[in-house]
Amino acid sequence: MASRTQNPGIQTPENDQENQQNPVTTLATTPWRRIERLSLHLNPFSSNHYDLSHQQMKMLICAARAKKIEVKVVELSSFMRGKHRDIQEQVFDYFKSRPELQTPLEISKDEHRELCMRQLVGLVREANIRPFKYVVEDPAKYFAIAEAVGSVDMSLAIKLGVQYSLWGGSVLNLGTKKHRDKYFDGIDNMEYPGCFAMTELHHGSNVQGLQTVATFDPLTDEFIINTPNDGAIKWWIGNAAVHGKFASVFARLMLPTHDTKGVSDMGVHAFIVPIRDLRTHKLLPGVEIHDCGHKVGLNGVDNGALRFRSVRIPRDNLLNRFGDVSRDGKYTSSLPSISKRFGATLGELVGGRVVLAYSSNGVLKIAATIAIRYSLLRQQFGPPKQPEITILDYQSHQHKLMPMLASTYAFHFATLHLVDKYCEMKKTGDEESVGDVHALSAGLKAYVTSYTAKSLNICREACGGHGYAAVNRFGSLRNDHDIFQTFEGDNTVLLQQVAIDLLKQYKEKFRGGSLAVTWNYLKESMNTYLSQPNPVTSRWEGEDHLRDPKFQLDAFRYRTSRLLQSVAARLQKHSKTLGGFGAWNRCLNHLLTLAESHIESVILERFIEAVRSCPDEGSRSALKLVCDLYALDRIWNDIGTYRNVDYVAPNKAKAIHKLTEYVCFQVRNIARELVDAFDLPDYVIRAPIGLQTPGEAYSQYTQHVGF
Ligand SMILES: Cc1cc2nc3c(=O)[nH]c(=O)nc-3n(C[C@H](O)[C@H](O)[C@H](O)COP(=O)(O)OP(=O)(O)OC[C@H]3O[C@@H](n4cnc5c(N)ncnc54)[C@H](O)[C@@H]3O)c2cc1C
Repeated sequence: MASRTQNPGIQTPENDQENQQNPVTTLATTPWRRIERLSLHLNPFSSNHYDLSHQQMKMLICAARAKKIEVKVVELSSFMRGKHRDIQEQVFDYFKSRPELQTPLEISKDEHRELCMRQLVGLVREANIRPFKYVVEDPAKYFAIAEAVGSVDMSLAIKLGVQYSLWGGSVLNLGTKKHRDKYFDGIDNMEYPGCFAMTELHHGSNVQGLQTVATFDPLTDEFIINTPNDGAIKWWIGNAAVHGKFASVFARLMLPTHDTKGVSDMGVHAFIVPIRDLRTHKLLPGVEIHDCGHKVGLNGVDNGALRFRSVRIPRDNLLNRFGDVSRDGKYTSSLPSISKRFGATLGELVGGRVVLAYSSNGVLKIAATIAIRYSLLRQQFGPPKQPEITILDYQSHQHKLMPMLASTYAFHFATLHLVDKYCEMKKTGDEESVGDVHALSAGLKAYVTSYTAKSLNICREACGGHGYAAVNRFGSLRNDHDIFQTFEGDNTVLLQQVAIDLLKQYKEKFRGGSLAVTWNYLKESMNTYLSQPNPVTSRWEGEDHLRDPKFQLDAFRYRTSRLLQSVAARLQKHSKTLGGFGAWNRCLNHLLTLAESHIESVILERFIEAVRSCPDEGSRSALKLVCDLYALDRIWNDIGTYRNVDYVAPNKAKAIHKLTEYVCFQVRNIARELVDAFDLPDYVIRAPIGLQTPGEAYSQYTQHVGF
């Protein structure tokens, strides 16, 4: 309790004279003896815990002193800036200039929905930021807008995604010229707010199980849309409850036949169905819509449930890029089978995953910034008769937040890479890159959104009681982001797609086929990594070796290769008795670990490449340190796997642990600069405890409650 009264409140290590004595922050100027003494208290790299020789210990700490990285925030942040930071600034500036469009902390569901609509219409019509144009011309710019509006209100980002990625994207990508000509302008300028109606009450992930039907009526040249039973009610459909005028409805296309069955099922297709009158906004005949109600988060989005009763639409409303019906009821398609058409249809929707992976990391940047800035400001306890220390100087706190900061950096480069690959794929349409982007977007969406969801809880907890105040944002970030793990493909289901892809590559390898670009390493790894671990290198424990990108990447790839090889063998064994489906289920956890391991490798590879290409020396050193933390932390988390196969000998495992904690400690020393380099202005961060000017944090917070 005493510490509470001693706490100077708004003082920070930077501006508090007393705290200039803080042992950790003054490492560079403190005499060696003192460092040694204090390091036992605070430094994870304490010789009490680890049996490094005194000389080694001294060298490392001296190195840390000598290498105290001077991070120039401007240089680092200009390297980090995506190509389209300018448009993000336009978004930020627009909302800064329109404070009445800021979402208040307390707002009813209905008001939130209306505000969200006003935000979107304002952005498009007043700020003249036209997301749909960029969906077509420069998807990377569209993704940048989506990330930026997410920091204003995540409901707005999702409403924007429903309008432009889902409803607009289905018209563009599944339709043909006639659809683009007719709907483009209305979608672009928000005169045609629309929905993407795929999910049904009984089927979400299993899209092939959808039951809504669209039966062709040759007499009137129309399709008749029907919900055959309650299980087929379209559920969770964004923009449906209040604002939508149209929906792209996924339904089984039924063609009349002359046999006893009467109809032939051509598989799932998408159809444009008007749902509300363009002028009066009244529901159209045969369309019944109910509100899905209050949600855990994202209450600015009006999700609804739709039932169709013999709703007639012109034949032209079939989005006919992959399959068409002629006036006389004949079906034509350039693709030979229902499953190929289904694959092509869903393949066109990967943009939604790209945007979620990218925006999820945007959320993580905001949360990590708030938590780290606050942890640098907050002081609790300290050595006897000495000033209190900042909570980020506790080893446990570093352990919670520094690997997370490293992951945020790692995801930044990986998701930018995904955006580039997506844009390239859109340009070339090349088959290899389509497969590549499909697996990469599934894997990164699943991995990044799951990681962010867990981290949001950690950030809240790391800020103690003040993290629980709604004004400090963790509650809304956590609630709004949580569903990122589920929509646009449930994460567990998506990781299985990555595993399927890897197994396909593995099979091809043994048939001598070629491997896709991103997964190229498996080609080598099959030969290099699956031989017995080298008993000499498995004992190497020097810092240079452990920080060598080659060692780190090899370790990641080795793990993936082993998981791949072993799960392939297990699948083969079990399928003899359990069949394909049963064998898959028997090995499911193994398969998910494989997919995650693979994605971690891809992320590391991108991070190493980013370090290599960073032109500014100080920024490069900082990034290298952060990259080392990402790599070593992941290796340490899975050390059991490496030990089990003697890839890492006991002495090396110990050295990895020590170095991980030490690097964590070093990253702590540049944590402020690292979060500042995300370049998120205070009016974007908004949480009083996470503001850039630490002196203002407590005062803004006290003002907020009325002092
Ligand atoms: C807020 C919100 C907005 C949405 N917006 C839209 C929209 O605009 N349009 C639209 O069409 N849909 C929308 N959806 C629906 C969303 O896309 C689905 O919820 C999602 O695809 C998951 O499907 P599901 O809910 O049926 O989950 P399920 O598939 O039933 O999954 C339930 C659980 O089972 C597990 N599971 C399922 N299959 C497997 C498997 N093969 N192996 C292992 N585990 C499995 C999952 O991991 C999950 O934990 C929205 C949903 C929400 C909540």
